Amino acid sequence: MAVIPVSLAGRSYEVFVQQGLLDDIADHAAAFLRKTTVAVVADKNARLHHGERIAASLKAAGHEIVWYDIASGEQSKSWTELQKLTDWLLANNIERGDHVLALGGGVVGDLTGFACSILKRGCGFIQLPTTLLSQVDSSVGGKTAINTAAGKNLIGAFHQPALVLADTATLLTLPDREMRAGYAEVIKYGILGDLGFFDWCEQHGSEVVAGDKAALETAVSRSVAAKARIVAEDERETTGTRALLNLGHTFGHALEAETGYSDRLLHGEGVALGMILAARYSARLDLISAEDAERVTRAIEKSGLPCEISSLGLACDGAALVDHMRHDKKMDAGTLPFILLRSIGAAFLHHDVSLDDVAVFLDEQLHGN
Ligand SMILES: NC(=O)c1ccc[n+]([C@@H]2O[C@H](COP(=O)([O-])OP(=O)(O)OC[C@H]3O[C@@H](n4cnc5c(N)ncnc54)[C@H](O)[C@@H]3O)[C@@H](O)[C@H]2O)c1
Ligand SMILES: O=C(O)C(=O)C[C@@H](O)[C@H](O)[C@H](O)COP(=O)(O)O
Ligand SMILES: [Zn+2]
Repeated sequence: MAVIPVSLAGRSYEVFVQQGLLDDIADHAAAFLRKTTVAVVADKNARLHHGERIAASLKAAGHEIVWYDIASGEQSKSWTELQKLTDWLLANNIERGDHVLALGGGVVGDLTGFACSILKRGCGFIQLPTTLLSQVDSSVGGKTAINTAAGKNLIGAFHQPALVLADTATLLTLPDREMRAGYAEVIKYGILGDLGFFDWCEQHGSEVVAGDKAALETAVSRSVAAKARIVAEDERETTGTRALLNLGHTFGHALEAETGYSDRLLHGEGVALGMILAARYSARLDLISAEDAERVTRAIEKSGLPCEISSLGLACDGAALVDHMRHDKKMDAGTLPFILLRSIGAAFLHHDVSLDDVAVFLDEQLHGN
């Protein structure tokens, strides 16, 4: 089993990565489950496939479970769902010292984490990520949020989990499209900061997406280790280091907003397209070669992710996408820093990008030039 520490002084915790972890959840989480009753907030599909394993382990250890089901999809990261969930947690007498279990992907993790950050000004929670994306990214680092009409993750808090149990066996039931979407956040770590890992992804990405056990465990462990290093250095995204994890997201979140946070474009698909746009825009500014931008595109395309925004059939122009970007949390006194590439494996924050030029670039991309 890989055990990866996230070192944050009084808020430090560990991420366990192994196939079958949920079968022994009562043992792994014992230190945090101080009451007989355990509250589990669960994505409906994750519960359907993996709820029984959790129930069996907790019941054998003398616990009773109260379940709260969350509907699948991005729409659940909303004020309405947040209010319903916090009301339910209050009705179940969750106290500050309790730990709520969040079973599911990034949607359940982000919503539950945010609810726990404000419940009685903060109670504990444990992440039980069941998608590739949530195992490699969203369950680690303490970003929690809901979406609003103005944009993605605009209301939220930093609230670290007490423990993360990434059972890679849960990924065996994940639909192929969701595996591919999660893979976008895996290859992201290579593109932004680790050429060796990018090379590994070029070689083994197809195995990861196909669910190969060894490839998956390597991909999850190396991704979590990369994220843990960055989060330990810049927990609240104040120095610029953590902002690098946003590679592809300025473009990606704008595409998600334009497609209405719907099934038309999953978060990971938006990130994949966004990373390709960031690489191509870096080449447009002569920061990297056109060949390197093409190499990033081919590596992403190889895993079956979308690569061209012209194929999304968007009715908008580049200026409309830039308008979504004006709500980005990285906006600072009217300017928006962009995460661009100096080379594959070396991302940086560019503070002098013209949004008008980005709009022209996006118009070209939307028309397939
Ligand atoms: N907090 C962070 O640092 C962070 C990082 C990356 C992404 N995110 C957020 O995460 C969200 C996306 O997360 P996601 O990609 O996990 O999507 P998701 O939570 O919507 O889950 C994807 C789909 O998989 C299903 N599912 C979950 N586990 C399953 C399983 N084991 N078997 C079968 N089906 C299963 C769900 O029902 C859903 O339909 C976005 O809202 C994004 O903004 C947050
Ligand atoms: O953990 C981070 O920091 C990230 O940026 C990870 C991203 O993959 C994730 O999608 C995050 O929620 C985006 O952050 P946001 O601050 O742009 O909402
Ligand atoms: Zn993301």
